Amino acid sequence: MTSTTQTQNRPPAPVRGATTIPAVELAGLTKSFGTVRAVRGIDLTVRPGEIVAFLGPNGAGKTTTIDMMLGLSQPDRGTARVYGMDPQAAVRHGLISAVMQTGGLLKDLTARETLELTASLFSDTKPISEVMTRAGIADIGDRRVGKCSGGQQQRLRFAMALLPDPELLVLDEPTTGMDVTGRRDFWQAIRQDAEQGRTVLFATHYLEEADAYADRIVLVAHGRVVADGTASEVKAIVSGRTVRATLPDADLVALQALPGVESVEVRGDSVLIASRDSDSVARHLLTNTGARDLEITSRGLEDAFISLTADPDSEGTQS
Ligand SMILES: Nc1ncnc2c1ncn2[C@@H]1O[C@H](COP(=O)(O)OP(=O)(O)OP(=O)(O)O)[C@@H](O)[C@H]1O
Repeated sequence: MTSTTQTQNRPPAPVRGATTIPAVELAGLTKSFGTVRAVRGIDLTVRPGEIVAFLGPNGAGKTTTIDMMLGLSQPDRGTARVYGMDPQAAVRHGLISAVMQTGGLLKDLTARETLELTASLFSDTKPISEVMTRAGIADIGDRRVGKCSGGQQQRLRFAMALLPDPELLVLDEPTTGMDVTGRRDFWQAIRQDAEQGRTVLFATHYLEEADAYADRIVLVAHGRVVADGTASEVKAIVSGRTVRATLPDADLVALQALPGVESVEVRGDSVLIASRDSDSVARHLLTNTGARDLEITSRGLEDAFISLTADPDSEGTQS
């Protein structure tokens, strides 16, 4: 994608991490496709040097937002700025580059030939050997793209995106379909590269990826930002704990009526009670019921994700 865009008249590069201009500034961004309101007013500021996960379930509006951030589509309302510029200008200046899930590779070329061809479209790029090393593909330069694994192809796309040495790297669900090792190696390469101060924004629906690799999580659902903060801050929005106990024939109505109880779920012989007052729940279970094997756990990112991305008014993405 940006790898096919010619870089001309590049302005003096901002000193990485030292500029005060936001890397990304989205204000009131809105986009519909017919009756589908894909993005419903997203405000987001990303500071230089941040690693931000754009986390949300399928259909949340991540790709639609990223497309507008890259200047690939225009918002119906609102604005998208990248380093203070119109996104298309930022792409032309080589300030932003993207790694998309699919496309952009020719199977019969080798990895190095792919990079040489891409570099020939730019007026000024980083050396090919350097981007290959950074992307962790220095040893597969002579391998044909068609013979590379999915993970290696994504690292090749990453190397292509690094050619213009962008300030901001945007990745749209870059590890979909990769196995565990492929995902780990891919993120290791991204993290190592980001240590130089590059700003990274990646879309994902993998909670563990957001938790492990981002400094900040922007949780989106139904075209809106529903939470924004560090992984612990997002988890803390959903306060309370889950109490689990073995309790066949649990009286669900009585449990639901206990103070602070948010939800009660039965799984086989067990009951799971999400509560802001786990002590009261535990006391009730031990004194008034035959519950045994009690476990009390803090609620994690998954609970936050489920609770914050639930459709609040069943309006879905349709207007
Ligand atoms: N070109 C299009 N035409 C019609 N509807 C679209 C189009 N692009 C996206 N949508 C719809 O807009 C909504 C948001 O889609 P989007 O691809 O932005 O979500 P996403 O968060 O990236 O999802 P995923 O994780 O599945 O990729 C969805 O309901 C989707 O079906």
